[in-house]
Amino acid sequence: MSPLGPAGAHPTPAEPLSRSIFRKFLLMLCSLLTSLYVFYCLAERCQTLSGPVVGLSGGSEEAGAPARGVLAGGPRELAVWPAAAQRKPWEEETPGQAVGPGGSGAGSSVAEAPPGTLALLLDEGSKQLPQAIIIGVKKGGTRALLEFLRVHPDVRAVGAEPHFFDRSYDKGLAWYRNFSKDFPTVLFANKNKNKNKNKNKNKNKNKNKNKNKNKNKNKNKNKNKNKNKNKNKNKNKNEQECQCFTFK
Ligand SMILES: Nc1ncnc2c1ncn2[C@@H]1O[C@H](COP(=O)(O)OS(=O)(=O)O)[C@@H](OP(=O)(O)O)[C@H]1O
Repeated sequence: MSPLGPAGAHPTPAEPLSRSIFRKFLLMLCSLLTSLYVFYCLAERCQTLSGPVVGLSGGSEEAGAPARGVLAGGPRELAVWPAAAQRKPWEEETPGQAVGPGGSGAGSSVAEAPPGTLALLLDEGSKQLPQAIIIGVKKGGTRALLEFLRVHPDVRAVGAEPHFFDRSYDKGLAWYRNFSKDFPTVLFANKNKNKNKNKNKNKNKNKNKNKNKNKNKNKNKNKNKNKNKNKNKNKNKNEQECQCFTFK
């Protein structure tokens, strides 16, 4: 029997082939549209998400309302901090620098960038001053505290010691900010220098003790010396070391 024409009941062999191609095309089109929609939704979601440094732009929040400073995945205690706490006392001391609402000075793109942008994720906020400073006496465990804090992915710390507060304070905040451009986070002050001082003082103390035991002369002089040393001891105890860090 000869095959029927295109209007007949039996399709020609070419028809199933074109149908399967058409179905495949439809399937590909549907999957393409679906993936496009998913990408679109993800992009929109990323735009609406708060960046990790969003809190820096918290100057526009109403008084009393928590800033939008949210540490991604951070503990609740660290997750939100008041907007007032982000205003740094020294901001008004630098009139030449255009200080952003979050305390980042000139050159800091964090304050200029809207929240959720890539600028926040690309470490462009590294020029800012530290957001937090750990202050503690010598051997008070400040290093341990710092090390624990820097484990958090949103905390950055510097290992170097710029000695800003004790040696370079006169150079001003511009110098301090430039240093933190490369090492945004942990800034130490006074540590090693005072360690050596204390060691030397302890040596001298031991020498004097031995002298006092062997010699009964000049008791009054030694007493006065010891008094002065005790004063120095107390001074050293009161000296505080300072470690600064900031949030990404
Ligand atoms: N959680 C806790 N409990 C008890 N002791 C602790 C703790 N964390 C740190 N440490 C001890 O603190 C000493 C170091 O303190 P600092 O980092 O401030 O020392 S330093 O001034 O910076 O050198 C250091 O003491 P020494 O080992 O005697 O030097 C640490 O052992």
